[in-house]
Amino acid sequence: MTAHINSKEQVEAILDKYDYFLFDCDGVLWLGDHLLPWVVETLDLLKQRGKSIVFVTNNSTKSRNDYLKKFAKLGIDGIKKQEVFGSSYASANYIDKILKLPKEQKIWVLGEQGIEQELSELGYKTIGGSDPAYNIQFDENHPDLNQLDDSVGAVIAGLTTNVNYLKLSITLQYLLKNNKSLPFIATNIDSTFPMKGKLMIGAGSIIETVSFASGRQPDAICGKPNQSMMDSIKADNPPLQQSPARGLMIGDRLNTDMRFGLEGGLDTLLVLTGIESLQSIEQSNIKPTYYANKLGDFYQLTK
Ligand SMILES: O=C(O)[C@H](O)[C@H](O)COP(=O)(O)O
Ligand SMILES: [Mg+2]
Repeated sequence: MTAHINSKEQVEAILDKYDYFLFDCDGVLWLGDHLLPWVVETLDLLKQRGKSIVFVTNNSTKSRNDYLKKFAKLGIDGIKKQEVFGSSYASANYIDKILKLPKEQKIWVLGEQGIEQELSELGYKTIGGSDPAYNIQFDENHPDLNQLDDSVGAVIAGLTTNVNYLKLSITLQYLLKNNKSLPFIATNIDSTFPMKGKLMIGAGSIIETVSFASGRQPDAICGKPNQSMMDSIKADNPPLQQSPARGLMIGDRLNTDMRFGLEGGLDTLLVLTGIESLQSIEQSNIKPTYYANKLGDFYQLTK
């Protein structure tokens, strides 16, 4: 049964029980660039109590460095790069360490600068992505459609708010190339993206377009609930590795955040400021340990 966090005693009990607090970002800390109420105060409270804080986001539009800037801009201070895990970072690591793609090979990106920056940090060259040369009206004679770059060795796809028919069509050509043999990496497959008061198209819905057209499913989906980021977090935090029950995963989506926490052996807290509602909890076979109306309740209930 999922317990509703609505008392000071419950918050204090949670603060005693857990040492590691893993936070999803979109729908928990903020909606777009709109910081949710009492988030800064809640994070400060955890730091005052000596808790370890880690951020785990499926949003691949930003790199870890970009997130450090966003945290600072929103008044969330003192966050270190190694405390931020994003699906763009997880995907770049997959290409480098699991796929072992040679660095001479380029990567076609359907996505934004977060993916490009993380791949570039590992020494890869990318094409597509945020290159403004592709933000144009569709033309069936576009050179990239008719002469694919033979040095492209993989396709990566993630969230982009700058999707167009040309980018989708070039992505499709790479996915069909050489009898559909190029590796197809998805950063995450969230169906929707929470903004203030409405749901927007998520990475998964964009990726589904080229998936359906090519008849291919991604060879790897690197974001939550994939445990690769959890494994990295545990490797950086041995006590959490030894006792995952000392960790609490806080998110707004059942099939990514709550599954990610559950499968990592952590307890879970769902907040209702993003994707899910009380009804979706009741209808789901994924049952969080707790739920709260918003993250900021943690701070408000201790006052
Ligand atoms: O569409 C997406 O990619 C996701 O909705 C979004 O990026 C989720 O980010 P998170 O909630 O994991 O921070
Ligand atoms: Mg979220």
